[in-house]
Amino acid sequence: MPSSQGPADELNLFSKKVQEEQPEDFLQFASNYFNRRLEQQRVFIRNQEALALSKGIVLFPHASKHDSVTAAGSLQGSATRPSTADDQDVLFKSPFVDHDPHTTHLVEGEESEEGPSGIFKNNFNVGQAADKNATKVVDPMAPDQALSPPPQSALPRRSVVNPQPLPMNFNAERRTSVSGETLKPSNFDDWTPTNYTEKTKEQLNRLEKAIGKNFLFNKLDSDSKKLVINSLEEKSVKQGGEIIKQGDEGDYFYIVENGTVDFYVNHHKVNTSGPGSSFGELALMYNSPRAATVIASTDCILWALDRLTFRRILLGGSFKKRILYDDFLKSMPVLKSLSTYDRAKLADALDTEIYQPGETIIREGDSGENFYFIEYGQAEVTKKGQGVIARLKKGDYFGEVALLNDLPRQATVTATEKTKVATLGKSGFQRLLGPAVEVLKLNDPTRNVHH
Ligand SMILES: Nc1ncnc2c1ncn2[C@@H]1O[C@@H]2COP(=O)(O)O[C@H]2[C@H]1O
Repeated sequence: MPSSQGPADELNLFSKKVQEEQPEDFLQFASNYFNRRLEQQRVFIRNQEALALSKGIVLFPHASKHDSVTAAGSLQGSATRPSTADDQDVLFKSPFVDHDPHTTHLVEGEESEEGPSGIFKNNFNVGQAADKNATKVVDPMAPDQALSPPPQSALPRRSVVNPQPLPMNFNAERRTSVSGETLKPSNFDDWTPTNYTEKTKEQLNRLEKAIGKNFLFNKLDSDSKKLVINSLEEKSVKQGGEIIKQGDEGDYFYIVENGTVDFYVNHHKVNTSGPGSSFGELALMYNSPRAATVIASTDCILWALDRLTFRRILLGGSFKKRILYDDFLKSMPVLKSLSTYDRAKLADALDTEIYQPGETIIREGDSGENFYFIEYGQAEVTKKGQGVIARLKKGDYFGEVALLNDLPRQATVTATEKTKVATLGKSGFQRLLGPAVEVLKLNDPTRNVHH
């Protein structure tokens, strides 16, 4: 079906659908139907834009890659709430994007490829999804699919803040969702698992052995765990087989049950990993090209998880810290030299601590165990006999001197207001900061004293 037709064609199609479906709740049905059509049309336009861009044609020359805007929700998503730092996706600004920072960020960009947002899909919650009967795949983008309204109980609970009738041209000229580099997982409410197949007992046993203790699964509740496990697809790869090619688009996330894989960045081997490890998450998280080529260095048995299930479940669960810390780490000058991969690994290793005003975070003379980034708040650095020697604020770091030089703490750091810090343990500091350590060394305020 073409993405957009004249009003008469649209109405004809709609009448046909109404006759076929005989909906009980006509208005809900109509609302769902036209929102779906709208979504299809916007996706079509977006794809045209992408196609044009891939051919070097800029359809919207005024657009700027660096504009930070909030993705628009669909009609139902227009309830207002204040925008938060989390809303600040960097998006390619186009005339189809709503630039109102107060518009609810209902969905992330990828959904326009996979299906429309909000209430217009059949809604499965995790428990339902685990039920075989609930796994019928409904492609909400296909207008030929049954368009029955979701049960009331399945509707997302959104409060109506604007009871005024909406103008007929509300939302005109804007997409219902937009594409962007985003780390936000979406609501469970508007998602249907696509690759769900109950695993056999034998497969479950193997999976339990191979990945049961993997960090990916430790953080999931039992419903999500079940959903992920039953969405995994088993893949055998022969030694030498290419599993991922650097630069390709991301489709699957992989877990290694058996065998080892090698990672190559620009043809240089950078890593090897074995049973229980996982890879292929970066492209799915950031909607970016594959960052490395992955080759089976022995025969391998892998489990592959599709992009959407990965995003909906693992991104918000197992990879939550990456989402939490991504913007923050990106904004830190001292970490500028880290790659996306390095930053992701660093985020995995961070923990959070909160200090009240007056509380000591580290004390002069103690042994140094952690390195700290200030997420918010303020602290002062004092040294015996010298008083306050520095004040620290959001984005600053401390605690590196002891770790760099293997010395006791050289000063005391005390929160002067409520302060949240991200902490990195000693081993993580040495292992994960990579090239940033050189910058830390150059910035070491006691450099001349020790060297
Ligand atoms: N040094 C590395 N740089 C980038 N990716 C790596 C590296 N080592 C392992 N990988 C993994 O290789 C994967 C290639 O696909 P992705 O970019 O989706 O995700 C990547 C990581 O999971």
